[in-house]
Parts: sequence; structure tokens; C-alpha cells
Amino acid sequence: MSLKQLFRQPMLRAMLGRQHIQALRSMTTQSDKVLVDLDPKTGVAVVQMNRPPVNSLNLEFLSDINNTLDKLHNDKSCRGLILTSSNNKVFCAGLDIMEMYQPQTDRLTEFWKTLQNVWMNLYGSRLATIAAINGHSPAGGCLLATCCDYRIMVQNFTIGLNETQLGIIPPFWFVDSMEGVVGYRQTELACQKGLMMTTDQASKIGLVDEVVTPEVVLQKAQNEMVSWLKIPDYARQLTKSQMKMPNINKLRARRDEDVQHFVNFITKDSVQQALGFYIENLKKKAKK
Ligand SMILES: CC/C=C\C/C=C\C/C=C\CCC/C=C/C(=O)SCCNC(=O)CCNC(=O)[C@H](O)C(C)(C)COP(=O)(O)OP(=O)(O)OC[C@H]1O[C@@H](n2cnc3c(N)ncnc32)[C@H](O)[C@@H]1OP(=O)(O)O
Repeated sequence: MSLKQLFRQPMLRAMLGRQHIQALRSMTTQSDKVLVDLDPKTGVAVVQMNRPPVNSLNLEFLSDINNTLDKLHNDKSCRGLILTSSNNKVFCAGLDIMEMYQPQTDRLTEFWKTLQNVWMNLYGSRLATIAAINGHSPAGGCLLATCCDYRIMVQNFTIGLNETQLGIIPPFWFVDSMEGVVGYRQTELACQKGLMMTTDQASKIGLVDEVVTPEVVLQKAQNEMVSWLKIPDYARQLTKSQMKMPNINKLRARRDEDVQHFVNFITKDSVQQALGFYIENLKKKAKK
């Protein structure tokens, strides 16, 4: 019997109730790289990034994240999202560097457009969003975290927009996301120097809201979510939208130009060379 047929069984429907069936259905249709557990009672979805070894964001993974966000946004029972990782050492290693090294232009273009979509979808989400950062979170990982409304991070990891250390540039919407959280001066320092901050350093500048131990990170996120969901959705959503729409509209207006800049920049010989060195060092370090 297929899952579709199974969900139609009157006995199962009677036993589990409509809400639970909907939640089960949405869970079973997700990709194995993005694990979703939507609690029909609370309306909170825990979304675990699950692309070993380090949740680096390649084109397919980004598409899966986008599809998951779309499904949750279309599910009226869903009110909150907790974003975390199935790897308890790495929340997300940022963009998959291999997407940017010796790329095919078509795929590189598609990759960047998909990342723009993920950013707009998560940053502008109608849901209350909390990042439960249970591991390192460089660059694109930090971007995902700063898209969320609240950040809880496990102690003794690192987070930051370290692009300049790779010889690349954090795009304006990465910078805007961070600026919205920590303000202009801290963003300027962090982005120009490509700082990877420890959890404690990040907490000092307000990049993370709470520092916790690994055992409690999810529970803390669930507890925090309760307080967000006490606020009427329409009031919270309109307030959020009022604050985030200017940045979203800024990217919308410059989308094509941003793709063009990215492709032109990444395909420069000097940038390819810098990426090549960075990958070599990363692989050497991984072998040790
Ligand atoms: C004028 C111009 C105008 C406009 C400009 C327009 C555009 C700007 C241009 C570009 C913008 C690009 C924005 C880029 C954003 C990014 O996210 S870049 C990615 C940055 N990420 C990193 O630097 C992280 C690197 N990784 C690490 O530091 C560590 O891996 C870790 C701390 C995350 C985890 O450490 P460990 O657990 O010890 O794991 P290992 O280091 O052993 O790694 C295991 C395995 O994974 C590979 N790997 C790690 N990170 C990545 C990655 N990001 N992408 C691909 N692969 C990665 C690593 O090499 C190991 O592989 P193997 O050796 O085992 O094969």
C-alpha cells in the first residue's frame, strides 16, 4: 500500500486525527537532507539540516531547503520554525565551496538564484523563526542564522561572515542581515576582517541571544518559541514584515545585477586562485 493510500484509510484517520495526518504527510514528503518534525499540537516545526559531512549548501540542498520552507509556509497549522543541524559539531559550513570553484556558468547562476530565494524565504518568513545553532556556523551558515528572529548557540563554537578570509566578498544582503542583528559598527568590523567569533564573543555583540550547553539547546529553543507564539500571529508578522521588507525589496530590485556581479566576480582568475588555496588548506586540515 502506498503512503497516499495509507493516509486515506478511515481507521488511521480516526485514530490519528486530521492534523496529525497532515503533519505526517508533510514529514514523509521531505528530502532526506532536510528533516522536518512538525508538531501538530504546537504548530512548531523543527527543521534539521542533514547534509553530511558539514551541511555545506550546494544547489540541490538549497532547493530542498526552499521546498521545505514553501511547504511549511503553505501549511496553515505551522506557526513557528526551529532551524538546527543533525550534526552536533557543525550547524552549517556555509556555501559549498565546490560550487564556486571551477564552475559551469549556468549552474553557478542557478546556484546563486536559489540562494537568493532561500534568503528571501527565510528572512521574510511569516513564521516565528529560531536558530538553534548547535555547531560552527561560518559565512552562509551565519547568514541562515541571521535570517532568523532569535539565535540560541551552543558554547565553544564559532560563527561569522568570514568571506574576506577566503578572498571573496560578503554580498550586500549578507551584510544587511548581520547589520539588522548587531548594527553598523559591529558589522563593519566583523565583515571587513572576516571575523569568526566564538560563541561568547558573538553573544557580547548580540549576534547570538543566548549561550547554552549542547544538551539543552533544542529545549531552550522550544521554550523561547512558546513566548513568541503567545503574540497574535498577525501582529508579529506585520511588525516583522515592516522591519524586514526594506532589505528584501532592496535585493528584489537588484536581483539580476547581484547574480551578474557574483558570476563575474567568482569566475575571475584571481578569485579562482584564492579559492583553490583555501580548498587545499581545508583538505590538508581535514586530513590531520
Ligand atoms: C565588486 C563585487 C560585487 C559584488 C560581489 C558579489 C558577490 C560576492 C562574491 C562571493 C560571495 C560568496 C559568499 C560565500 C559564502 C560562503 O558561505 S563561502 C564558505 C565559507 N565556509 C567556510 O569557510 C567553512 C570552511 N569549513 C570549516 O571551517 C570547517 O570545515 C568547519 C569548521 C565547518 C567544520 O570543521 P570539521 O568538523 O573539522 O570538518 P572538516 O574541516 O574536517 O571538513 C570535513 C569535510 O568537509 C569539507 N568542507 C568543509 N567546509 C566546506 C564547505 N564550505 N564547502 C565544501 N566542503 C567543505 C572539508 O573540505 C572536508 O572535506 P574532505 O577533506 O573530508 O573531503
